[in-house]
Amino acid sequence: MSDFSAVEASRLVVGYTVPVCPPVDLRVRAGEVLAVVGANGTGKSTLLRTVVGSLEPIRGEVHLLGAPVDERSGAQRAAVAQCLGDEVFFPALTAREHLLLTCLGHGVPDAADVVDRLVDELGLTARADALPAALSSGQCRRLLLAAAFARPRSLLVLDEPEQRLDAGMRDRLVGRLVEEREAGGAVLLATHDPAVVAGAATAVLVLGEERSRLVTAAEGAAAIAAL
Ligand SMILES: Nc1ncnc2c1ncn2[C@@H]1O[C@H](COP(=O)(O)OP(=O)(O)OP(=O)(O)O)[C@@H](O)[C@H]1O
Repeated sequence: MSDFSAVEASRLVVGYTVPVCPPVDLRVRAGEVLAVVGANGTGKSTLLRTVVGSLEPIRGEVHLLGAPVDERSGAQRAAVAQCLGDEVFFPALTAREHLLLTCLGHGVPDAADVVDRLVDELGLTARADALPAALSSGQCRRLLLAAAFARPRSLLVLDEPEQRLDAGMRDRLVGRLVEEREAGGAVLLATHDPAVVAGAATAVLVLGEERSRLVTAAEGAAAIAAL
């Protein structure tokens, strides 16, 4: 296991020229799932984008696995799997081909078997040979999650992974996140789903307009319900 936290930042200020939320302290270690919760517009997506290096912080610095964040770094791209909602598809590649491409890009052995298992687990078997334009929004979300799970990773960053998933698939997602942390993976996610928080989170960062606070999973689930 690495000596470094997967994610570390202190007094981090994020936003677009002006801050969108109060400064946050972040630490996610191997085996932990940190859920970020808060009302619409409190800055959850902005925070995640800053953590992975897509946005510059207004103040402070993010370290991923012991190194300053740099989305162009090969080491970071090898270690960080993300699903932030801004992904694009190749229009002429099927769902299965997207997953195979992901596996090949990350040197996954036995890619065809890995893809078969994920297609089955994510309930995509009947649509595995469909092009992206012929997938429903929930099936697209399943495909993006499958791509994140298809490749090796030390850190998984997910923005509202429950979006557009049906109840059964949300349950499976929670199970997957628990497996991830039990296997020593680190997860940082934003969510509006109390079941994701209660079922998978090891800690919760509640973003508010005045301050952010770190609470337990049970308190975080209750905080979502009270929004
Ligand atoms: N590209 C942008 N430029 C300027 N302001 C932005 C930009 N993107 C988002 N914002 C603003 O930043 C604030 C935080 O947005 P963000 O998307 O991070 O919130 P969120 O907590 O993820 O919201 P939600 O729960 O609705 O997904 C909002 O007021 C939003 O309008």
